[in-house]
Amino acid sequence: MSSETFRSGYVAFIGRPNAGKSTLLNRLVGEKIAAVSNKPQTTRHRIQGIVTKEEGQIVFVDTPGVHKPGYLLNRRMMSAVHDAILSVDLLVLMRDASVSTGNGDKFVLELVKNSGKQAVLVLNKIDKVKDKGALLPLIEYYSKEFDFAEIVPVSALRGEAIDNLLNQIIKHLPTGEAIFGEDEMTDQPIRTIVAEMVREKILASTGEEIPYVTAVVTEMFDETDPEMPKIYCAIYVERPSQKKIIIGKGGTKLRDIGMKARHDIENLLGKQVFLKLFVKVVEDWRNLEGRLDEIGIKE
Ligand SMILES: Nc1nc2c(ncn2[C@@H]2O[C@H](COP(=O)(O)OP(=O)(O)OP(=O)(O)O)[C@@H](O)[C@H]2O)c(=O)[nH]1
Repeated sequence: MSSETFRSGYVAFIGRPNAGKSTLLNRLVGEKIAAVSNKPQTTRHRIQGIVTKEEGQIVFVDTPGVHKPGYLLNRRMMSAVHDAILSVDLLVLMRDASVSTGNGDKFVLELVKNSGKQAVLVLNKIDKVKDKGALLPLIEYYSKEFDFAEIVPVSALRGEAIDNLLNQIIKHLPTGEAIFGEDEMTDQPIRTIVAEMVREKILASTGEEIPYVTAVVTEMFDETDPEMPKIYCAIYVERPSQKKIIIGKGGTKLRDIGMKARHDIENLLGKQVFLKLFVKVVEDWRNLEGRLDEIGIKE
């Protein structure tokens, strides 16, 4: 494809928690870089995934779930959503098509309407919708509310219609040269990606009470031995009782989390790593500015 027709730009996902943004990003980029879990509010970093095709390059900015501000942490997450919206060329509104429209969906729709940006509507989880005819009223509703550039039903989980979605997105980006090199998939520091992977394993193996009180920081990434980097991650919790939950009986849970995270990290880096996890109790870390800065959650 000639350079005059190559398109490139920034694209942000917005949607309610649990819509499947991280799952779709992982699908599109083809590597596990965003934390995925079945518990809402797992995405705390604006992780970028980069897809380069013959027709163009898309730089994805993943945003945290849109929700009502509460803790300082949540307020920062909301401002991250607004920043992401202002800095992109195209929005992708992700909607879980298997559930009925609620106030949260209307709130997200308002964000799109007020953004002044063009947007693609993605109706996700169509594998859960037995009667595909049931999608029609949803499509009608959204079309009436906003002039979406495209409406694309997908199943992020099964990887259905993903390539079509990439093409539909590229079509609406400005013409221009690639923003990143072809081999790059993310501009997030490797430390952040590693921490996200550890966090994902914690969420997958602990109960409801843990996700919101946990943060992971990569404290050291030692490449003295380039064949086998040594990685030290701190897991923040708020109370000793939460530390006990994460460590598990005889340390079994933490070992399991470490083994699974190490597996993913080794896959990503293509080499063996030494991974050490520590659990630290820091009371009320979610409201401490210094801790939020250290963890990388920016204003
Ligand atoms: N059945 C089905 N489940 C899906 C699909 N896409 C995502 N899920 C599930 O929905 C849950 C939430 O997915 P995530 O990708 O973590 O959602 P998110 O929108 O990034 O959530 P936040 O990080 O909270 O904003 C997970 O359990 C996924 O496996 C899909 O196409 N079909």
